[in-house]
Amino acid sequence: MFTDELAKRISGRVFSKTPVILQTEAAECGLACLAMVAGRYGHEMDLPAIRRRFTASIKGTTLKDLVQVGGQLRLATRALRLDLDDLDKLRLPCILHWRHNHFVVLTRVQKNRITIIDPATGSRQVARAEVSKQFTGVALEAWPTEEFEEKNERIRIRITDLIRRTSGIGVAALQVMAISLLLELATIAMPIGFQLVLDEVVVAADYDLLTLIVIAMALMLVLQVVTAFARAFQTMVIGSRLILQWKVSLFDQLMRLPLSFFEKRHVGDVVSRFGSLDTVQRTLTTSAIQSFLDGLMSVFLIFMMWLYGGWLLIVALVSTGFYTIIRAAIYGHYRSISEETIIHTAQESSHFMESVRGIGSLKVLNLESRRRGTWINHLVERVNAELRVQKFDAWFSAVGSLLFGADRILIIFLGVRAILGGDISVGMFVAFLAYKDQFATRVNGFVNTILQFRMLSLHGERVADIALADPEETDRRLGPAGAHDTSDRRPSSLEVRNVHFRYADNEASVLKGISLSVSAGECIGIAGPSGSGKTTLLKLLAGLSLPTTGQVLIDGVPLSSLGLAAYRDRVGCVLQEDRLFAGSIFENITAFDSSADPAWVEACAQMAAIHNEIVAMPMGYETLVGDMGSSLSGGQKQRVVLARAIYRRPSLLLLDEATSNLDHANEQAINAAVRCLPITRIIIAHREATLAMTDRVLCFDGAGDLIEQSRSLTTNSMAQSSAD
Ligand SMILES: Nc1ncnc2c1ncn2[C@@H]1O[C@H](COP(=O)(O)OP(=O)(O)OP(=O)(O)O)[C@@H](O)[C@H]1O
Repeated sequence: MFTDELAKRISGRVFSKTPVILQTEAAECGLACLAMVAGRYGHEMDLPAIRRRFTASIKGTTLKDLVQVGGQLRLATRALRLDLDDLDKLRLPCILHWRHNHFVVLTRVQKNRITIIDPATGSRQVARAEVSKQFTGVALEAWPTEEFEEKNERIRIRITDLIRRTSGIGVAALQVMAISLLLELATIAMPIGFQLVLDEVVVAADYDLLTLIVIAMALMLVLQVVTAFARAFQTMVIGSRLILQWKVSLFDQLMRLPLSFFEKRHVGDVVSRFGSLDTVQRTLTTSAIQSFLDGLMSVFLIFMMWLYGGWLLIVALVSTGFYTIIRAAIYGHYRSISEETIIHTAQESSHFMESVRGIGSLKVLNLESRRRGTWINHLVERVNAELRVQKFDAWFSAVGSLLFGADRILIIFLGVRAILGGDISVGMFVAFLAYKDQFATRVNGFVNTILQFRMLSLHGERVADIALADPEETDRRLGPAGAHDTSDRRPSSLEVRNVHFRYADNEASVLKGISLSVSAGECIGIAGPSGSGKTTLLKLLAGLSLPTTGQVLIDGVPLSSLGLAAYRDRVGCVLQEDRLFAGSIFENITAFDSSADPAWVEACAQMAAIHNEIVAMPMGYETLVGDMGSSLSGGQKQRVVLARAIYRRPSLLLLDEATSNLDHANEQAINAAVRCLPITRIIIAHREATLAMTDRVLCFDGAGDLIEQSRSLTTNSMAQSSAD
């Protein structure tokens, strides 16, 4: 019974293809492979859909995780170790472990080669010799269980929704439509002029009629030029309106996404997804209205062709119909090669950006040529992918020219015979040819735009990765009156209640039931071995990550009810790898506040022990700092970042190794200043001198637990370190 059911399902979809799903996040090749296998059996999903069910770790997915996710997708799985020669015995499609750090889907095994879908690059054939180098010998078969459901869970953003949400677009589109109709009128009238000249003027040698027709044609020409200009102008206006509104709202959404979204993605990919909006806008503004008119005009042109050429119309209709069918048949392939182009472009630009950002490390390690090699590989893949699309276009245009050229010759042959037979006049035939050419161009344009529109769904899916990702809960949901007035700068108390945290479903917990209570105005230190979870705890305290279970409370109010935006207004934070932004030191300390208070800026810089060094610089507080070409030393940057945190007049200050780059004297100065701040402070530090100035020290024990360290221990180790 079970096998019957299974067999039915498999045989029912025997001609279906494994969909190509390309990975977005650096470490989600395993999930993409599973989504492809599930898609092959009829459970269509994309990465956002599978991500909703299962968050992959930034470090990647193991075979065990894939078995577990497969189970959730109602796929039965079998992991096995095998030799290269046994690949043809596998149940396809199946997942292969590749290069020890990657997964691919095996879709076909031939004598000397196999076909795989690599979620990083797309479908390709790999020669046996290459397979023996890349395949680790581990494979995962997956097939539907009885509970497996065929369904479509793809999450995409609809272009119509985007348009509907854009204000002022309807009227502008109507204007373009009206102008375009005028333009069409002029275009349609021209061939009638030619026909009249040939049939009436030439035959009857009527000079007056000739003048009249030429004047009418000149007027039509003026109308054509003026309307074409007005339309181009109006299209520009619509385009800029669309792109401005869409980009602003997508940027707003991007800024609302949690830190984990960015940690898991390559920067080039995020940039490329943003760029997809440009393509959507271009297609909509340049082609949408025109193609609508093309469709409309085609019907009218069929009528005109019938009027002037009679049955010659059939030839024109057959060739255009044939062209449309071929175009529609190859759409699927065209879409997938276009998608590969986008992904390769994103990978190439990610690698490029990373190389520029890490130029110092590259130089010092003498890695330029190795890095160059990898970048060239990415570039070649990108160029090849673009070439594939261009070749396809070239082939298609050649087929189109052949088809329409052949039908023209046939029409001339049949048309001239019809003239000689006295069925139609020369003028009518010339007009017919003009309308037929217009018809071919219109239908071509219409079909192209329909395809471009369908391709928009590809860009819609890419934008959806940002637009439909779950944003942070930042709204201010104020609790009991007065409890969290954001202008209230009194020190806050903080409580962490039985917090567990893990970075992904398939990872072990980093924090295991941490509880911690910090009274208002207290200064506590957090210590522990590297990788024990100090930064992770600080991210939870700063609201950058949310606990898997448990609660963080500020002044007795859970962070979830206070809202992250209101909470962050009260927190000053120095992250381990905090950044300055392009601008002056003054602007960086004030975080680009336009109504900054210079005296308070100076006071903060003094507390952060950086004031004297700033005023000694030729441009003082106006000295420019930047992300790449920063003019500040590591320790100076750290102190400017600290001044920026204090400038906010926080009621809670969180410091993650904020003095790690400093010399003893500066560290002492900052410690003394921080010690005197009348606010609650939580300081992560390795150095004993910093820990010694806190009221108490909590230490991670390496097993995810936080234990209070006795003062004597700290002082002893301090004494020890001074003795050293
Ligand atoms: N974004 C992340 N995704 C997955 N795992 C992470 C992430 N960030 C940190 N980890 C892991 O969480 C654990 C704790 O890291 P954390 O940065 O909190 O340690 P730490 O105590 O601050 O170390 P250090 O003193 O070296 O800064 C480590 O095992 C680390 O590999």
